[in-house]
Amino acid sequence: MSDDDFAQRPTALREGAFAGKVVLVSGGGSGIGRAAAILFARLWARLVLCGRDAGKLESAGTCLARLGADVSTHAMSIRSPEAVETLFAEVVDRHGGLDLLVNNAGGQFAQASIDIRPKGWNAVVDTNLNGTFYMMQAAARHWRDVARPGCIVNVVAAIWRGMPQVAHTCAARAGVVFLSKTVATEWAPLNIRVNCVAPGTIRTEGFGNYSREARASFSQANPTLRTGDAWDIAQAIAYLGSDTAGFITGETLNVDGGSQNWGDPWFLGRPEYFELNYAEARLPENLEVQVQ
Ligand SMILES: CCCCCCCCC/C=C/C(=O)SCCNC(=O)CCNC(=O)[C@H](O)C(C)(C)COP(=O)(O)OP(=O)(O)OC[C@H]1O[C@@H](n2cnc3c(N)ncnc32)[C@H](O)[C@@H]1OP(=O)(O)O
Ligand SMILES: NC(=O)C1=CN([C@@H]2O[C@H](COP(=O)(O)OP(=O)(O)OC[C@H]3O[C@@H](n4cnc5c(N)ncnc54)[C@H](OP(=O)(O)O)[C@@H]3O)[C@@H](O)[C@H]2O)C=CC1
Repeated sequence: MSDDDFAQRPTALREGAFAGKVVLVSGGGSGIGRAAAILFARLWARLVLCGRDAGKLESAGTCLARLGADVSTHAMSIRSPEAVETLFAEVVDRHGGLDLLVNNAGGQFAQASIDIRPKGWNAVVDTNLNGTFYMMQAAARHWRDVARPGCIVNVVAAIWRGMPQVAHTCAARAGVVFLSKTVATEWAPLNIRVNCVAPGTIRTEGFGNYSREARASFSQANPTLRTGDAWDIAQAIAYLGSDTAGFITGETLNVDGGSQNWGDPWFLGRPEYFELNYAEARLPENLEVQVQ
């Protein structure tokens, strides 16, 4: 899918649904974050994008400006609490405040958990769990201090059956889901809603980090036998972030083609141990049945 596709794809959300609102999308320079930013621009939001790569952000910013959005871009890493603090100061300065935070930035590398080194484990947990928390806390403090309602949508993953070969990200995302449930209650008196969207396998630039074999397993990792696309996730983010979802908090919305129920994704390819061969399988004596 391209920017032009996302600029035209039908959406269930009402035009103007985010008029006058400021929406911050982390990782908004590519993939799901970029598609979400395009959708928010179409719904008349003002946009703030952050990510590490200034070039990606600039390209996304140009696209959003073409759609008529007021947009600012901020190159930073969510892993730095100081950089997060600076980002929020810049947002308040530039846009006067914030209404919705979309924590989409994240990623991982595929490796057997038995081989993951401390530095790699820490890099993934620092990005996906700690960085997400720094952003959530900074947003909540902002809303508390200015006595305005707020809303957070965290992009996690469909982790419900575990995620072999990316244990670090599975652990981090599980942390975010339960962090979200916790602060949804703690921050309710501040009029802040907190929800998650859990994507299954979604075709994005991020797929380029995985082998052909892994990508083939992603496309058959749910009962629909296909991958989703960034627009599927963008719409779920916008729904949970909109006033329409005002009675939803502490929830996780799976957008996964049913992968929580069935599917067999492998980030490094399927180990031989899991190759099933029903034709040659030997059944215990008492399970042998005569088929007429
Ligand atoms: C059931 C249904 C399911 C449904 C759910 C299924 C999900 C389906 C598919 C999911 C797809 C996506 O998420 S798509 C989105 C994916 N996008 C990405 O993942 C982007 C790439 N990832 C990142 O940039 C990540 O943020 C991250 C890996 C943490 C990079 O952080 P850093 O920049 O700090 O990393 P580096 O400095 O490069 O590396 C830090 C250390 O990490 C380790 N490390 C890094 N890359 C490594 C690698 N390829 N192999 C081994 N180790 C590595 C090393 O120890 C490094 O230290 P040294 O040894 O000293 O170098
Ligand atoms: N595609 C899929 O199948 C799935 C994706 N997800 C998750 O959805 C989110 C979006 O992924 P997707 O769009 O597919 O892939 P992308 O790789 O395109 O998006 C990840 C984004 O996160 C940003 N990012 C990564 N680390 C940092 C950091 N430390 N500070 C700030 N920004 C950072 C990247 O920007 P930059 O490089 O500029 O820093 C990039 O824009 C990720 O959290 C991903 O793990 C979850 C389940 C499935």
